[in-house]
Amino acid sequence: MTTGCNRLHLSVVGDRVGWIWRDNHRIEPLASLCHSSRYTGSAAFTTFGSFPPSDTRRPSAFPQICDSSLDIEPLKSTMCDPFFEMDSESGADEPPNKRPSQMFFSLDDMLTLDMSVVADYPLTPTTYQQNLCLDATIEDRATLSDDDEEDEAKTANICIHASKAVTISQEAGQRGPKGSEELNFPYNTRPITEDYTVSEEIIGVGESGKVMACYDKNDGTKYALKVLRDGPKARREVHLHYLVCNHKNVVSIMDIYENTFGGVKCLLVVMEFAEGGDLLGRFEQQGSKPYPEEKVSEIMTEIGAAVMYLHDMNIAHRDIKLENILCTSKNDEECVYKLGDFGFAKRPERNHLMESPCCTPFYAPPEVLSRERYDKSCDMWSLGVAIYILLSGYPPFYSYHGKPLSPGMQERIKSGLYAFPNEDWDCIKDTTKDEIRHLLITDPSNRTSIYNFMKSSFITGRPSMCIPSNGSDSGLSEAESPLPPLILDGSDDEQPLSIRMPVSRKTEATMSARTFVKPVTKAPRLHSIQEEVNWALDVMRLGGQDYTETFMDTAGSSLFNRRTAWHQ
Ligand SMILES: Nc1ncnc2c1ncn2[C@@H]1O[C@H](COP(=O)(O)OP(=O)(O)OP(=O)(O)O)[C@@H](O)[C@H]1O
Repeated sequence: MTTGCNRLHLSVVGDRVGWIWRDNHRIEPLASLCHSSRYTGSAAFTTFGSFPPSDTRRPSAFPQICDSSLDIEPLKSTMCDPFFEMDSESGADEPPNKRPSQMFFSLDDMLTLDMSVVADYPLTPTTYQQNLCLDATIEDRATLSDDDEEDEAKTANICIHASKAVTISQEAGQRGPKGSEELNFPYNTRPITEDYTVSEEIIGVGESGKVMACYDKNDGTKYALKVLRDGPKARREVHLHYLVCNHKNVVSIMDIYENTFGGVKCLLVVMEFAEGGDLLGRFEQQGSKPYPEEKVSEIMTEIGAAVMYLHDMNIAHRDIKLENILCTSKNDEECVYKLGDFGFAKRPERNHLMESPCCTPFYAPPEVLSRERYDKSCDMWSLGVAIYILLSGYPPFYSYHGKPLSPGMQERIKSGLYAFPNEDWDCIKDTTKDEIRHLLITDPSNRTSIYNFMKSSFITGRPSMCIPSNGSDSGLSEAESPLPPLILDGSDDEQPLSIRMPVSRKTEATMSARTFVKPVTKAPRLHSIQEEVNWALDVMRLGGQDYTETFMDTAGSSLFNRRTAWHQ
């Protein structure tokens, strides 16, 4: 069934060789494997093609269209290169069973895969996902003593993924627009309505429009549909999302379409539908009451895994916030948390820092506000803010007047001035607060990395739940609970204090929070020429419905009231 692979190159997107998934789902760079001589074993390369849901030939699983094995013992450090070339003259019937012939650095190149290996496969997919996956069972010889030799070798499964950035559309020859050769992903050019019924149901609202429900015409499965006006920014979003969407904590992309409505070219991204909605919605639904540490730790273990995957691929998400964490189920037990919305994601060139302002103000790190150049560590700051919010119900930095971003708030962010007020934080473990402190370090070079974060006790130690002590005996030092200094640095914050809790949809909707750091131009109205998606597109791009402003203070939040009283 297998066709021999003549040449396979396994490479990475970014500056790592690949990603090793162990059974505990931690990811380690391949370099660790390479430098270790403990591992021996065999591996099988498989290449995959993706079948759009509408493809009637779609098998239940990805076809294995190329299979060959190799010894990987011992992978010497000299081989620890982002490219992993293997010559395998023969197919599965006669596995090459030899070491990779060579590995070499070529950071700028992308995965090269001789597509002839799939040409004869009977179920050749019409849209290649072109991921390359190395599945291997590794024997850990180092753990075996002489006496143990008879014992079964300890094994670990690894899977190294690499993505090939190519555009192969179902209609052959479709390419991205000029100048965007790098921003590639497979897409269909036939009307989406051939495969999906686009519904009027609005799943969510974001800066770039509305996310609608759509249904697979074959089996009725519900998906989320995001429509983007085609352009370099949209292509970058889809490209980067596509590169990482196979991770279990990243929202999956099912299909991508390039359709034109009324002369406006759009990218339509069909994503898995996260039934539980976004985390902010869930958090607000239960009154923005703080989550137990244990639960926050669980959520962050999953989202941290996604961020580590991204950072391993040298991709910064740059917009981590509760709204962009999606929940696959309404049931906490079954829920998987997934990172979505790659609208601000960026893959900086190696050793280059990013400059463009991004992020949502509450989550924006000092270096972004200062318009300094920054790197992936901006995601760590945002994770710190998200953890703080989930544990307390309010953000560490906010304008005292309910503005999305005030001079005072900006100053507090830049100086890293925030507090862990006793009344809300007395039952939170010191180690958890320490982890937040490590994430909210103003100097990005000193801020904790995703790798250290994933090793922290907050993630590995599963902090236990504790019973609030009514604030009378906080057990915290004075330094733990100061009022945040009020920096009266502008008319904005010189007014008498009255807080509006900013963790509200209001910021996303009418206050256009992002405009303070990133001016947003609304896309002009799109006119669909297809009846079925006409209404959907209308409301999607322009906001066909008014928002209801929800202020925390008018919502009768007890937390808000406590915080207001505390400040006053
Ligand atoms: N796959 C999905 N399943 C369920 N809900 C989703 C899905 N994708 C998005 N949503 C909902 O739609 C909202 C907006 O989606 P998304 O963040 O992708 O749009 P956006 O316009 O880029 O938003 P932002 O304002 O954050 O830039 C999300 O906050 C979420 O509530």
